[in-house]
Amino acid sequence: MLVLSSPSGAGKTTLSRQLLDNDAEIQLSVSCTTRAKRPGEKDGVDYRFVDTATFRDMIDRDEFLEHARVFNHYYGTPRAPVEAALSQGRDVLFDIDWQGTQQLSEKGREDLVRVFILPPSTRDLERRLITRAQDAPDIVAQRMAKAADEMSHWPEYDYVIINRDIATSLTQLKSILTAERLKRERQYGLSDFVKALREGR
Ligand SMILES: Nc1nc2c(ncn2[C@@H]2O[C@H](COP(=O)(O)OP(=O)(O)O)[C@@H](O)[C@H]2O)c(=O)[nH]1
Ligand SMILES: Nc1ncnc2c1ncn2[C@@H]1O[C@H](COP(=O)(O)OP(=O)(O)O)[C@@H](O)[C@H]1O
Repeated sequence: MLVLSSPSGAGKTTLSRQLLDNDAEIQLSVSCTTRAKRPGEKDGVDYRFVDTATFRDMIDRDEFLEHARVFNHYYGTPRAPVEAALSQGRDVLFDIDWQGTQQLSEKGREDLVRVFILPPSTRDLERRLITRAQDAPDIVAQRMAKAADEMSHWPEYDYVIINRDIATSLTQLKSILTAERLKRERQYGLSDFVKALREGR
């Protein structure tokens, strides 16, 4: 379970998309949200866009692995697709905020790897939110106002990437994933493999 969090506009959606294009072993956990769809976003691909009543029903039916209120909207990770992917041995990428990350951490999943993305500067963050050109000025201002709060959560993460250049950040993210996959405890069947080697097979 690879978690990416950042203040809005630091680049986690861009990085997620590039990682998913580059790595066939990892799939995105598509969140549900009550926020409005942005131009270019596709229902079921970027998010599942649902109304508040539907979201509340899903909470009542315990259909979320975690959920939180962010920028006055609900966001949540549907449980079933994540459990299905993990049981097939696939990796899952989560683009969720610090509240969701804390909820996953509290569940004590030892296969959780948390990465925090920082912008190079506050000016860059604002410029990125403006040039993304998908949010009205008041929404950009609201996201900038929350950025300092969001960024205070960096010590709760295992890795931090300062997203200056997107290609460098992608290389760094891929390196994290590669190193985590090579951890002894994540390499299933290693004892049998070494046993066979020691027996000269
Ligand atoms: N806890 C939680 N946070 C989510 C989920 N999906 C998205 N988020 C977070 O909600 C925040 C707002 O996301 P979004 O509206 O797409 O705006 P953006 O970050 O500016 O692209 C971001 O911090 C996301 O990481 C989720 O399922 N659970
Ligand atoms: N390293 C970078 N350098 C310059 N612009 C970037 C970089 N990373 C992302 N961006 C741009 O910044 C904007 C916000 O990125 P996005 O991935 O939507 O952020 P987030 O998902 O964290 O809100 C987008 O227009 C994206 O193309």
